[in-house]
Amino acid sequence: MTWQYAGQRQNSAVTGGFVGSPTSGEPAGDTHRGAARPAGGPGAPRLGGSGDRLFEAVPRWHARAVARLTRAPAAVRAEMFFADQGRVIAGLILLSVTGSLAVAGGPFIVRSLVDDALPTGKVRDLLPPVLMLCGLLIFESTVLTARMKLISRLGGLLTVRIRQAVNSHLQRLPFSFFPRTQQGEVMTVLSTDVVEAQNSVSATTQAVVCRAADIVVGLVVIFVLDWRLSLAVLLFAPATLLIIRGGRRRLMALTTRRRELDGMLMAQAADTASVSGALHVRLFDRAGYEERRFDAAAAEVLAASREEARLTSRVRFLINLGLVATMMVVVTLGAVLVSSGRTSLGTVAALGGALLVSFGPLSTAVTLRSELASAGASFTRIFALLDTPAEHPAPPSQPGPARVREPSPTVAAGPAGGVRLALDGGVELALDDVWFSYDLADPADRRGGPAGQPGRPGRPGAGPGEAAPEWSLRGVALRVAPGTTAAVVGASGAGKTTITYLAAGLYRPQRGTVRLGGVPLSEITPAELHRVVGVVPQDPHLFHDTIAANLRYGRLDATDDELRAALDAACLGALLDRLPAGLATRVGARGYRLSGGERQRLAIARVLLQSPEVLVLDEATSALDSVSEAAVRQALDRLSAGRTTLVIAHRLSTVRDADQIHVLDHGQIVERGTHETLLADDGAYARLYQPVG
Ligand SMILES: Nc1ncnc2c1ncn2[C@@H]1O[C@H](COP(=O)(O)OP(=O)(O)OP(=O)(O)O)[C@@H](O)[C@H]1O
Repeated sequence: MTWQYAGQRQNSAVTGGFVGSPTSGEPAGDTHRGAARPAGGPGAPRLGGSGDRLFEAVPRWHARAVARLTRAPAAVRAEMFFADQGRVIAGLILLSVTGSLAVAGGPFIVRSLVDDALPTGKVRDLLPPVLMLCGLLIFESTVLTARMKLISRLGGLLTVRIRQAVNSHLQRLPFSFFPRTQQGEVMTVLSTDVVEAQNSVSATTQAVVCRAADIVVGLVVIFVLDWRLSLAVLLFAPATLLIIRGGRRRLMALTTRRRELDGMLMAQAADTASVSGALHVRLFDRAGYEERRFDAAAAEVLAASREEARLTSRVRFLINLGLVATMMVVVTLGAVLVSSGRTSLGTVAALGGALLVSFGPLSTAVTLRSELASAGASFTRIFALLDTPAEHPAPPSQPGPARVREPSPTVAAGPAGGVRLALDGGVELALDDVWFSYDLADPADRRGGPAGQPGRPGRPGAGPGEAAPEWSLRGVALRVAPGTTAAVVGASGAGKTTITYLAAGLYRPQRGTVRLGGVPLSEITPAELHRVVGVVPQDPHLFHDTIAANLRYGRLDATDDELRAALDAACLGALLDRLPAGLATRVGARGYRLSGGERQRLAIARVLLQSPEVLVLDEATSALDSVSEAAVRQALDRLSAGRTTLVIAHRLSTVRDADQIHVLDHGQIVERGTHETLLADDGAYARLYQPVG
């Protein structure tokens, strides 16, 4: 039932991504055809048979119309969200045109009422036109109700589908996307942009169809009623269109600006409303500062929306003025024609009615245009996010010189074509001459410099005219033999956490290889990686859910007894007994209802449940008091027995027993050995150890 976007492979070459590299908005080749298709999505009816070909074509035409009206070429790709809604869209267009045609009957009924029924004064004569008018009104409101029903059905469906596609893509984006993206920006795409985009597809375009049908039908009716009077109308029509055109461009710019400011305001609010944001606002007593910052941004939004409202009302006023002038001319000319017997009073009255009904809503046309323009910007942002290259599952096999691997008895083909690691005999973790730069890990930057061009390994050092990248790891080579423990120590900023990111496959090195059991991580699927590698990060995250749900992140099918056993092993058994709801206790946003040590132990319990062959522990016990640290260490020791373990630690006391200790300095390993040999060498390790020893 999930809508997934499958266009990024084609698009990655065309567009740069979401943040700092807005997409060109151009449809990338056949992307919209290769993109998501309803997989039994909400409300997806079955299409089949030759008669349905028309309904299959309707969404395509509709998407093209939306792209043209919104002036966002990317909007044409929105077809993938409503490709199965041909009947609904055709119904909407039919209802729009039917509504306009029904209105056309009104002026003729009015003419017959004024010219034929009223002069007799007999109820018998009055009744038919009055009943017809009533019938027409009822029919019109029925058509309108049906239209609204279809619009809200289609709108609801589109909102869900676009959100599903965005969310599904977010889950597949590389981790590097998140540190450089403001959370609020993503939220704006999921909220405002999605609503605007769906509205343009479901409602606004229909409104434009309605207006166009109203005008065409209105002009025909006026011409049929009296061609001389219709000439007077046509005389004023171009002036009205000029006013609409004149106001449109300026209004579109204003609307886009106001929406941008609004998005920034929301992003700011999201930042301070996050748990850690709110905590720091209070810790630094910056409530007043945040209020002022918000007020200043809100004032900008207000100024922009006032200017927008001013221009809208000015344009509407001018359009209404044009309409009033047209009416005055029609009435005056009509009076002359009536007095000279060349037309009837009923014709003039009918003409006035036709003008009001068909051209009256013209004043909203200018607002429709600016709504469509901002929907265009929303489409561009949605597709920029969807075009941000996602992490592909490991390719089954890539022939070529880049893939150098000795035949290994420890691997087999995995279920999805990726490599499946054999676990018996243990798994070795190895970093071979690994160079890594965060600057080059950003796909937006990657396009600029050859060092990070996709498919080509980067090289340390910059070419002529390129800014030298900041290398966080420089030629790191380390090997953690199966079943042994290696520790990495070093000063703050040396690159220790970066090693854990690479070992967990969150980032790829620009040069060199990270291997598990001799297999490069690039050939291992995320599922296989999760099966084999467990990570306790520096700042473990807990989801706003129950303790049980947070634990089952480690293993979805774990039983309650297994959860309790894991909690016991991580010294959280006592906490569990204390909590009235036990495993069902909600831990609060980011786990803020637990102490730092409890959060840490819960994260350890989660990895205990995962029971991976390779463990990566980044300061895993740093937040624990000495009593629980000893207990957790015991649990971890039991867990790491026979498993490959990489420990990142500042507390040198925690790495004494490691089989091998690597000392990292400015991204380079400068020493390695056991605790004793390193101390005896009296080098960097001894200097690190001294202050705490
Ligand atoms: N997302 C990022 N973007 C750019 N640079 C980063 C990013 N994360 C870390 N760095 C930089 O990479 C270098 C290594 O950082 P890392 O977090 O690996 O150090 P560390 O040894 O774990 O430090 P600490 O012990 O203080 O946590 C630092 O210079 C840091 O500023």
